[in-house]
Amino acid sequence: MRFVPSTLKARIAILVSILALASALLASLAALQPMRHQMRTLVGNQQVALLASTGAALDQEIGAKQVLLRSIAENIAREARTGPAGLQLLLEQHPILRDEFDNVLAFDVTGRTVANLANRRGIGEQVARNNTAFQETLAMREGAVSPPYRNPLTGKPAIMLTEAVTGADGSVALVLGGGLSLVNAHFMGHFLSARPGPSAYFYLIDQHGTIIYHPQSARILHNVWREQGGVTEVTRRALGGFEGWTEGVTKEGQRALIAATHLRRTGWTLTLVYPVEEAFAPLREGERAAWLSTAAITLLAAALGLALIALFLAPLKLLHQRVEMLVAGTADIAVLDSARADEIGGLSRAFFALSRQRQQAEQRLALLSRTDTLTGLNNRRAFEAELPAAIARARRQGTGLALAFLDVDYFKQINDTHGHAVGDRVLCEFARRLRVTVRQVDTVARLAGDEFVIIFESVETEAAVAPIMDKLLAAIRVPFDCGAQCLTVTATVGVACAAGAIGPDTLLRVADEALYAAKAAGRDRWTLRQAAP
Ligand SMILES: Nc1nc2c(ncn2[C@@H]2O[C@H](COP(=O)(O)OP(=O)(O)OP(=O)(O)O)[C@@H](O)[C@H]2O)c(=O)[nH]1
Repeated sequence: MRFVPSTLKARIAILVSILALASALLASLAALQPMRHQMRTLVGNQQVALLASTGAALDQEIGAKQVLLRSIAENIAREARTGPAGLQLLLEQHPILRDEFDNVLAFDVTGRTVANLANRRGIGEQVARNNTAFQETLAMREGAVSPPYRNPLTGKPAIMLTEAVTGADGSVALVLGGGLSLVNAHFMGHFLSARPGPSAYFYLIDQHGTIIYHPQSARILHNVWREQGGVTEVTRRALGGFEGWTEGVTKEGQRALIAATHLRRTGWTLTLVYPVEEAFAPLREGERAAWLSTAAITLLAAALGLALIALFLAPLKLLHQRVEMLVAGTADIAVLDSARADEIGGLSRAFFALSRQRQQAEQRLALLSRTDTLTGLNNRRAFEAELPAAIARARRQGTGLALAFLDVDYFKQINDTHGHAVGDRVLCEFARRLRVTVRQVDTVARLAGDEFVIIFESVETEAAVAPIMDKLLAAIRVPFDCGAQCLTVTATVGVACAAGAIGPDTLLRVADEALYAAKAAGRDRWTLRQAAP
C-alpha cells in the first residue's frame, strides 16, 4: 500500500526531511572520504617514523655493543693477555659486559673457548668453529655479527657479535664473542616498549629470512621462506628492499597496517605489524563522532525546517479558516483583503476579488428580483417586503401611514387601440410621473398590469392625503406623449389610512376597497378609507 500524506504540510515536511538527510549524508561522505585517506596516511607515516626510530635505536645498540667489545679486545691486545686465567679475570673485571651481553667469551683461532664470563666450566669447549661471525672475524680481522643460531650450550636462539684481538704481528690471536639471547628482554627491550598499541608487535628477520625476533618465540630461527604457508606478500616485498607502510594480511589472516625498515649496520629487516582494528581505532572514533554530530545537526536542521514550514504555512491555514467562516456566514469578505506581500497574501486577495464579484452579482440579482423590468419601479416582491417594514417603522415611531392603490383607467382600451408597445410607454411614463410627484421616501411599486401602489409613511389623515392625491391625479392628466400621438390618461386611486398597528394584508385590502369605491364613483378620482386592525 502506497503511503501518501494527506496534508501539504506533511508532504513538505517529509520532503524537507529526506532532502536534509540526503544532503547531510552526501556532504559527510564527501568530506569524510578525503579525510579518511589523509588520516590513514598520517597513521601509516607515524608508524614508519616510529619504526625508523626503533630501528635506529637497535642499530645504535648493536653498534655500542660492538664498540664495547672492540675496546675490550684492544685492552686485551694492549695488555697482551692471552692466557686463559688472565683473560677470564679481565672479562670478569668489566661488569658492563654482563649488562650488555648474556655472555662474553674468548676463542682461540681454532674456535676453542679460552675464557667464558658466564660459565668458567665451559672453558676448553670447541663451540665457535662453525660460527659464521667467528669465521668472518678470523678472515677479515674485524668485528662481525652472526646470523641467528641456536646456542649449543643453552639450546636457546642467539646471535653473536665478534671482535678480533690482534697480536703484536697483526694477526688474529683471539676472537672475542658477545652472545645475545634472542629471547632475552634486555636485547629486545626497545621493541616491547615502543609498541604503538597493545596488539601491535615488531619482528626482525635477517637478509635470508631467518626470524631473529618474533613475539611468538617458537618462530625464532625459522626461515620465513620455508615456514608453512610461505612468506607473506609484505615480508616478500620487505626482503626485496621495500621500506614504508602498507595495508596487508598477516600469516594469521589478520588485516594490519604493516611497516618495514632495514637496519643499516646488519641489513636486517625490522617490521611493525599493527592490526587495522587498533591502528585506525581513533580514525573510526573520529568518524563516529563526525556521523553523530552530522546526525544531530541534521535533526536540528530538520526540526528547524519543520518549525519554519509550520510558520510559513500558518497564514494558509488562517486563510482556510477565513474562507470557511465566509461559507458559514460568520465573517465578512473584508477578512480576505490581506495586506501580505507574499503568495498567500496574493491568493487571499484573489479570493477577496472573487468574493466581491460574487457579492456584487448577488446584489445585482437581488435588485433585479425586486425591480419591475418594464418601469424600473419596485415590483410586487419588493412591495410585499417593504410594506410590513414600513408598518413596523410607523409603529416604532408612533406615527401612521397611508397606502394608495392606483389603477390606470381603461388601460385595456389603450392597449387595444394603440397597441401593446404604446401601452408599455404609457405604463413607463405613468410610473415616472408617480416617482417624481411623490417624496423620495415614499415607496412606489407596480403590482401587476396597470396596478400601482404607493406607501406614504407618516401620512395618516385625509387632510394630509388629499393634496398629494390631487397633485398625483393632476400629474397623470397631463397628456402622454406617445410618439405619433398624445394620449390623455387618467387614473383612479383608493387610499387606506392607518393610525396605529395594522396588518399589511388588511391595509392592502382596504386600499383595494377604496379603489373599487372610487371606480364605482366614476374614475379619475381618489377615495380614502380608514383601515382598522
Ligand atoms: N401594454 C401592456 N399591457 C399590459 C401589461 N400588463 C397588463 N396589461 C394589460 O392591461 C390591461 C388591464 O385591463 P383591465 O384590468 O381590464 O383594466 P382596465 O382596462 O384599465 O379597466 P379598468 O381598470 O376597469 O379601468 C389588460 O388588457 C392587460 O392585458 C403590460 O405590461 N403592458
